[in-house]
Amino acid sequence: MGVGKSTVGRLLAERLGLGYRDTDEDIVAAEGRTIAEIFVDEGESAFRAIEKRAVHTALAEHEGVLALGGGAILDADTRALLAGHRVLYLSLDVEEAVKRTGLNVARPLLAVNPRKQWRELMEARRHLYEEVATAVVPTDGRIPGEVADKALAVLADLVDRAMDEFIAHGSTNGRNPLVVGCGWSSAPRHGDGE
Ligand SMILES: Nc1ncnc2c1ncn2[C@@H]1O[C@H](COP(=O)(O)OP(=O)(O)OP(=O)(O)O)[C@@H](O)[C@H]1O
Ligand SMILES: O=C(O)C1=C[C@@H](O)[C@@H](O)[C@H](O)C1
Ligand SMILES: [Mg+2]
Repeated sequence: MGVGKSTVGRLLAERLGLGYRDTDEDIVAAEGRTIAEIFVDEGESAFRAIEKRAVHTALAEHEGVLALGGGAILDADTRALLAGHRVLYLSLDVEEAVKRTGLNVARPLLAVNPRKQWRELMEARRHLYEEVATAVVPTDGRIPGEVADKALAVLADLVDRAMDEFIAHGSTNGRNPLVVGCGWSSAPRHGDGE
């Protein structure tokens, strides 16, 4: 949470010439209320149900870069869906995360004791982020433009490796190595390219 998914996702989409979409923004637009209001009105589990629908819709509809909410990966069905996409995990150290998010009331899970909350959330979630990640991009000490540069390099490397695999084995395990629309969610869906 607060690692820069939305900030870097937008930059990355610009640099790739792709569309950008953000599931938190989709939720706010569809619900007509802020995420903090949804948490206060209905609680976290209701928010997670809304978020799950928003993420599944965006994954089905969107072809560019998709920024997810920080807790979207808590849902097992969502994690399974992400397996068909190129997913970048933007990592961050707790001290810098707290500086970035501060006491921002827009993030209800960090409203009280943000340092402790952020650390506990990360400890509980890190294995899930790692499970869905195609690659990790560390963001500590990098300004957003540098994170986007690093993400582009990581994506180029993924495409190179897929090409090598294709040349060596005539197969890329169902992924098309020439699709450049890489990002949080833009890999070809299962069945594409057939
Ligand atoms: N690399 C960076 N260096 C410094 N500040 C950053 C960096 N990336 C993002 N920020 C700042 O940190 C804050 C959080 O960024 P952002 O909203 O993009 O995070 P997020 O991962 O989308 O958060 P959430 O999980 O709540 O959606 C913003 O104020 C943003 O300007
Ligand atoms: O990490 C989280 O659980 C969250 C992150 C944000 O993107 C929002 O989806 C919401 O504040 C919850
Ligand atoms: Mg965001």
